[in-house]
Amino acid sequence: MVFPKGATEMAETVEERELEGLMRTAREAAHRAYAPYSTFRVGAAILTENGEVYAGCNVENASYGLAICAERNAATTMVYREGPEAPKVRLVAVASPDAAPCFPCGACRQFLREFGCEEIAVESESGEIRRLSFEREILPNSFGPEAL
Ligand SMILES: O=c1ccn([C@H]2C[C@H](O)[C@@H](CO)O2)c(=O)[nH]1
Ligand SMILES: [Zn+2]
Repeated sequence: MVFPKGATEMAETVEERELEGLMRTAREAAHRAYAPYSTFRVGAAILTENGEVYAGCNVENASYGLAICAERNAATTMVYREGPEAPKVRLVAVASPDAAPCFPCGACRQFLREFGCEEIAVESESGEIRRLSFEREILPNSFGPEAL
């Protein structure tokens, strides 16, 4: 994915109401988390450029390092459902009842970069939704498939 200057501004804006719905899906996903070790529950909801939504929660393991984050879980579900020609990721909403705001970890940022993610939305403690440009605020100067 090439990120020309101002690409985020040029992209069609996801309306507030759609974003609220996506965040609700992320919140619901967080309540399905399997997180007995950290007790830190996270949910993520991906909105694709085609308007499809894929959600995921974090899944931990007795071998602690094998935990998978909600964001990557949602992304692998997207690929499974869509096939190898997975669509571009328009926006990913991330929610946690255990911490706010919950920003995606570095591994998830790179994982979502693969699918051209344009925006991340997180919730503040007061429930206000904050939108972040992926290119400018989440993973600037990133490495991607075009480099290979
Ligand atoms: O954005 C985040 C941050 C953390 N976690 C998970 C990983 C682990 O299961 C738990 C504590 O780090 O939260 C996510 O799923 N997404
Ligand atoms: Zn992560």
